[in-house]
Amino acid sequence: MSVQEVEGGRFVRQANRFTDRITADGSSGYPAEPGRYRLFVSYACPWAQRTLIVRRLLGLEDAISVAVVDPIRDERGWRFPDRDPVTGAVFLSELYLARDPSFQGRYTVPCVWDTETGRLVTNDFPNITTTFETEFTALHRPGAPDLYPEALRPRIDELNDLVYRTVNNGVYKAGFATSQDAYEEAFDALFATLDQLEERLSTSRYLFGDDVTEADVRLYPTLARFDAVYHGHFKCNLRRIADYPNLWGYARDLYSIPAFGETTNFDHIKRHYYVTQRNINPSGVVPKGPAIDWTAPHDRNR
Ligand SMILES: N[C@@H](CCC(=O)N[C@@H](CS)C(=O)NCC(=O)O)C(=O)O
Repeated sequence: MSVQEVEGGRFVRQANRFTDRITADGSSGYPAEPGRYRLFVSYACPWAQRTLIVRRLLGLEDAISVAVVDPIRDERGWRFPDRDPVTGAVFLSELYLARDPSFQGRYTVPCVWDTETGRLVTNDFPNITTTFETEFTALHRPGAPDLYPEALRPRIDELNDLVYRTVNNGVYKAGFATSQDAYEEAFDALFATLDQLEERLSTSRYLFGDDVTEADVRLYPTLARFDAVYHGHFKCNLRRIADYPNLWGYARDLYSIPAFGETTNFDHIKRHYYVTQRNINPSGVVPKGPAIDWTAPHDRNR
């Protein structure tokens, strides 16, 4: 986290720098072809987990390869536990600087690399999942869900916007605030939205009825990290997710789906936030708890 990202005590996320698009018809210069693209992720990163969930739900594992970075990051940015066998990179920065030697921003995950041209295509995280959903349809597994149904898109986009501002990014705004006002503003907005979602999930299994959509994919990674990290480390401690009957049941319901559960790595999540973010946790000590049972039965399929 660089200092420039806190303005007047408020956390401001950097704009995504590379925004080329992969398209089904190849009109963008990046056709959606099997085996061509490599997705770079951290299991710790909520924005990256979205892309892993969607890749798995849609059965794109063979079409799009994945490289996972080490959860601990220093001032050189993300690095691979071993040299990435496809690109030969040791640090993620090498991919960014290959694309633009003058790049001065943060080297972020998730990002997508084109093995054909040897170029970084995009680090524009909101568009990576929707690209998998809408441009890779020819490569989806038979019977893959429609995570972004055309008729629901305006409503999904509207909810995603609120969830992004107040929940997904809201926890960061609370955690990285360096003024009391900025922290409390983010805190209040976060819990107001969680209360609203708790109510919504009292009558609906998922955010848009009985089928998982892009809205659930975006909310889940924040819920998965909440009690283990955001509640303490980011001071989002009015309530835990485990204190909300519907949100907690919903989170466990999603966790029981392999695309969600098997992409949730609590070890990487905890070590990344507590060890890497020394501005908030100078000792780097990682808490042992909390004891929460993600596999406890839920009654969401009632
Ligand atoms: N691309 C977005 C979101 C992705 C993002 O923030 N990823 C984090 C991990 S959760 C990251 O890679 N940070 C690298 C760094 O701060 O050096 C951004 O630039 O803010």
